Amino acid sequence: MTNIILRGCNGKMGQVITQMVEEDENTVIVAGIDLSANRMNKYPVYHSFFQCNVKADVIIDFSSPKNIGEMLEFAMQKRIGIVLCTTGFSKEDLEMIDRASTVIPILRSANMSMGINLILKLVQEAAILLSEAGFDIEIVEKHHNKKLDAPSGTALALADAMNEVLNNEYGYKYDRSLDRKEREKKQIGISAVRGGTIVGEHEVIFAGTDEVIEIKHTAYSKAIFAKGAVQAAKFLPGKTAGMYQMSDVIG
Ligand SMILES: NC(=O)c1ccc[n+]([C@@H]2O[C@H](COP(=O)([O-])OP(=O)(O)OC[C@H]3O[C@@H](n4cnc5c(N)ncnc54)[C@H](O)[C@@H]3O)[C@@H](O)[C@H]2O)c1
Ligand SMILES: O=C(O)C1=N[C@H](C(=O)O)CCC1
Repeated sequence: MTNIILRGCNGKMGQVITQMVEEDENTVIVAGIDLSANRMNKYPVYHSFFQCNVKADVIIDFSSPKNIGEMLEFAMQKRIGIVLCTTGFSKEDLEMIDRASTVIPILRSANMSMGINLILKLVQEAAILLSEAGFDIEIVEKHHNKKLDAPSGTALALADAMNEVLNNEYGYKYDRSLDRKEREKKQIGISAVRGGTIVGEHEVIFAGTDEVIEIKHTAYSKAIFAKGAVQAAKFLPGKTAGMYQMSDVIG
């Protein structure tokens, strides 16, 4: 049995995870952490980790970057791993997360779906071949109107994955409205659309002369993210300290 503390338990993803874990006989949520108290849960919910002294095997986090230090401290003290699904971290937050990963196992993934984790590899192969052939790379992501961060963590992860195989020579361009010049060659454009209840769409566009190749992922429900997070929560306990990725879980 995997005992989980769920941070962000009263949010949209927190509630999908809560239901999924209830239907899974090998996992249980032993406590929730949330700044808001807008839900009735079957497990105890604390405002912060400072109030929580519940024994667990792993933390799943779908909340916000706020007070990230508090969760890292708790996990290091208890020597338990974190499945970090929150997006929108600052450079300083990411450095703090890296430092904590020298003490505990941390699996950070901006997108827990199997599809996106497959696409991360496909776009790397495409980027190598198509950049050599002179294609420009653009990413368009679309999400619901409640999303706080932009561009999405997934769009940045897709850009980082491609940049990694392009010797990190590409810069990211989020806004062209003030430019009066041609597009730079070694650039990945990233555009964010927000509206309605769109669960999540990511499209990587390779635009060449007279031809365009598009690799697209559409999420039709939040369950695809929850499923990956629960799988990761089962995978992490007992692992040595370090940073892990979804590819370590799903191969
Ligand atoms: N990795 C993935 O696959 C994936 C998928 C979906 C969403 N996300 C990310 O997960 C996060 C949450 O998404 P959501 O749609 O559930 O948002 P949401 O706003 O519906 O829920 C967030 C919940 O976290 C709580 N919260 C915020 N800051 C907190 C803190 N410091 N301590 C405790 N509780 C806190 C809020 O009160 C809220 O209940 C976002 O960063 C989003 O981008 C990641
Ligand atoms: O709904 C969200 O918020 C999502 N956030 C992740 C991101 O920022 O990439 C993954 C998709 C859903």
